[in-house]
Amino acid sequence: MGTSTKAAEYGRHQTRIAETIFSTIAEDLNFPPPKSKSYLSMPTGFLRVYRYLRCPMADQRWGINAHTDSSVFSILHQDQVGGLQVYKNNKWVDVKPIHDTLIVNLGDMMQAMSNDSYVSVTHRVKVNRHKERISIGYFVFPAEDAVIESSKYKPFTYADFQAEKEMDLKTVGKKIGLPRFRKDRPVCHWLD
Ligand SMILES: O=C(O)CCC(=O)C(=O)O
Ligand SMILES: [Fe+2]
Repeated sequence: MGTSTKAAEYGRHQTRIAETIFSTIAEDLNFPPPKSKSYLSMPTGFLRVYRYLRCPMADQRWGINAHTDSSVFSILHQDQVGGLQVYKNNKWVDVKPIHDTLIVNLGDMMQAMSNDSYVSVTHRVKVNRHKERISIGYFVFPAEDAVIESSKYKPFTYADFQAEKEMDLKTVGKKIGLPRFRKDRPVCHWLD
C-alpha cells in the first residue's frame, strides 16, 4: 500500500473514531440534534505528521511550546519515545506512551460548546536528546457556519476564533484564545 493510500485509510479510521467520541460527548451534554450536527464537521478534519528530531540541547528546547488546541478535539498517536506532557492540577504530567493506544486532547471548541464542563487541555512536547519522535495528530473542527453558543461565551464561529487568534499573534505575539470570547472576563494583557 502506498503512503497516501495508508494515510487515507488512517484518516477514515480517525473519522470513525472521532464521530463515536463526539456522539458520546454530545449525548452527555444533551446537545440538541442541530447543534450536534454542526458542532463537528468531518470534512474539516485533517491529519498532521510530526517528526521531532533528536536534540543534544533537549533541556533548552521544546518540540512544541505549551498550548491548547483550537480544535473540538485532537486524536494523537505517539510512538514509544515519549515527550508529550499535559498540565494537570498545577503541574506537568508525562503522557507515557502505551502501545496501541490513542490520546484524545480536548480542544478550545469543546470547552466553549460544553460551557467549561470539558476543559481544553494545556500540553507541550519535549524533545529527546537521543531519539527522534514521530507522532500523528488528527484534528476535528465545527462546521464553518456553526455558531457556538453557551452561557459563559459570546456566540462565535470557528472562523471568528481563528481571526482573533491571527490578530493576537500579530499584535500580542501569542494566542489568547477562549478568554477573548468569555462574557465575564475582559482580557487585560498587562495582568496576564
Ligand atoms: O506531537 C504531539 O504529541 C502533540 C502535537 C500537538 O500538540 C499539536 O499538534 O497540537
Ligand atoms: Fe496540541
